[in-house]
Amino acid sequence: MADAVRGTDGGPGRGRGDAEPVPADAGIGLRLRQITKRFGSLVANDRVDLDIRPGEIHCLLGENGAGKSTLMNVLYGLLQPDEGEIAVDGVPRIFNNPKQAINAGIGMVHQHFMLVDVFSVAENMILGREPGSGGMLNLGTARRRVRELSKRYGLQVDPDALVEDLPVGVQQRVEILKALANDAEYLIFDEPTAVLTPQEIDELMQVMRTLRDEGKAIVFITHKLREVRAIADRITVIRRGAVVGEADPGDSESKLAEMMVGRQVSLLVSKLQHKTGDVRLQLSGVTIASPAGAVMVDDLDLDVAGGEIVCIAGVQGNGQSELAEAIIGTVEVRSGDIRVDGRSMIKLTPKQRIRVGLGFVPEDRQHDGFVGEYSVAENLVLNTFDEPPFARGAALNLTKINQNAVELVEEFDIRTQAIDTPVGSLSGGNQQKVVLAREMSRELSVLIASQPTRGVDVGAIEFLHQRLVSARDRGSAVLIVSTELDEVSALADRIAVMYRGKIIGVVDANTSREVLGMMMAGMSAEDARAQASQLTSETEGVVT
Ligand SMILES: Nc1ncnc2c1ncn2[C@@H]1O[C@H](COP(=O)(O)OP(=O)(O)OP(=O)(O)O)[C@@H](O)[C@H]1O
Repeated sequence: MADAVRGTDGGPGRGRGDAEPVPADAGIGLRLRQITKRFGSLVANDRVDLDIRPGEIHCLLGENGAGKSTLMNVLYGLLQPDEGEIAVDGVPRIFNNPKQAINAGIGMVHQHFMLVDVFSVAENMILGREPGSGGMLNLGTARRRVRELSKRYGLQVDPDALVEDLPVGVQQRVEILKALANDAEYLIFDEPTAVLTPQEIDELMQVMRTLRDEGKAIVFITHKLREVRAIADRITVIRRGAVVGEADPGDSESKLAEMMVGRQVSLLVSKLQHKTGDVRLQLSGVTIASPAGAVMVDDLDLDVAGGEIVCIAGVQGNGQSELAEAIIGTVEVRSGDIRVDGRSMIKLTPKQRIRVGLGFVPEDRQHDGFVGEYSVAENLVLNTFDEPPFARGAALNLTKINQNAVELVEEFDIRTQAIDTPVGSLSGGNQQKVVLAREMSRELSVLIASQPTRGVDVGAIEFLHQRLVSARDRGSAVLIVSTELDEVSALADRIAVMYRGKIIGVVDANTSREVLGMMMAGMSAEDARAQASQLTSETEGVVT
């Protein structure tokens, strides 16, 4: 490890900002010194030093719970540090609230957007602005500003659209526009790509590069090492609240992974061929309509056998989220049937389906995965607290509930102060681990997992993928919905590609990314393979 992570005053990084030694306090941008933030006895940030320079994309890398979001929340004035100092262009600043940070030129695009859903894009631009802050207090000016910034940065948004009607990727654009409209020179992106499609990720990367080239400073938090390598000028690694050094953007993914978690991580899942059993999940003619009547899932058939993992790949918004929710029963099916071990689920409540042996990891953990005010121990038995061994007659068996929590916290490496800590105060990735631990610790007939490793660090992904494979090996039918093609290829025995509410083809796990990509755009497996091999032979032709 010693040579993997250079000390903070170690050798030069590859970043543009590293070309010249930085003169003390002159144009250095943001300077954080000895920032310490405690929550009770937990030290979330431990004497952190960090410099963010104009014209750089600076990645913060660290495992779940390392303290990245806390540090950025301190910088943005959402949290106040217990110790330490922030200076902007050499001027010491204290941010008691985000407004003060915004006035100092700092903008933040959050993991969970801070927009008002029932207002339009332009109205959201005006919110929180005070008279005299750039004259954007009327709707006409706000509309014009949205159009102007949209055009300049290639962030297409309709100023009059209601935020609640916009897809997640567009809502994120609104957050970026809002920061830019506030003249932000320092932009913090906290896991912006976790909720985006691959195409939206490419677009966002381009926007970040443009902003960087204009001289703005970007802080970028992501767990996806491919993205870090593609875009970082500098990388700071944080572990257990403290900066452990800088990494080089030229380093391999496995080296970056090791720096992050402090041990070697296997980025491949070890998965042996496995004999499949009887069909355990059977979807026949499933049709689902949106509240407005649009068909989201269209007469869909799919079987998943015990002992197999089927991954649904597809661009978000093609009906896969609705399908997963319909299986657990939180979305109504218009027609068709869903059977688990031969038994129809259609008339059962979600709770009854869980009793039958369905496990469910929802896509939106904040809304559907846990109750933030409840403790870790309570959330780990959220669906089973009234059954043995956690209930004894009408009474709860607290000893069993606590014992269950202690075991799962250890096994799933959930970083929490205690088992009675509210889940809402855990880091994003650790919240996800709570949901996964709860669902994966039961013996299941069928496990449905939507975006199971969203927001989870590479070390935890290694463990969770292995757990998913062992659920398969114990005979569960596993259905995974994922937009991460690496995850799909690593886990799937079969891949079902979904497009406009239908399964456009079912292919085997070693199907190339290229063919999968074409299928995700609506092409049949046959056509996609033909086109891919034509492209390959054309390329070969060029080479020879
Ligand atoms: N409001 C809070 N109250 C108590 N503890 C908190 C609070 N916010 C964060 N923490 C704790 O501080 C630590 C750092 O959390 P933080 O969210 O900064 O991690 P992170 O590096 O962003 O992780 P992730 O990659 O999972 O998002 C965690 O142990 C978390 O539980």
